[in-house]
Amino acid sequence: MMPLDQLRSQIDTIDEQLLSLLKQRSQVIDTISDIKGELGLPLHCPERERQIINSICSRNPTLYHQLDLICIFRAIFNASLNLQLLKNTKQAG
Ligand SMILES: O=C(O)C(=O)C[C@]1(C(=O)O)C=C[C@@H](O)C=C1
Repeated sequence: MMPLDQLRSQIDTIDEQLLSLLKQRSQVIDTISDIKGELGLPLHCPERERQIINSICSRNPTLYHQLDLICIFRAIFNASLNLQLLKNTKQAG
């Protein structure tokens, strides 16, 4: 195999792991959504998002630029918020 093919195969394996972790994260978000619905808590929690971003940025073990890492996590938060909004809208309707 060409070195590029080998590296892409490595990326495919890592992407599978990322997908599995995102699956786990989305399942936890789903449960958080139920709890927030029961307790009437706001779905959006900017303070919690800030805590996570601060914790990640203070370490940034990746080679990615800090701003790009923030964008990745912001996209995850948005997806999580959408998931919670969809679920709560369905339950309310
Ligand atoms: O911790 C929460 O309250 C969540 O809803 C989870 C989460 C996240 O994806 O980490 C999602 C949306 C909130 O704005 C903050 C954090």
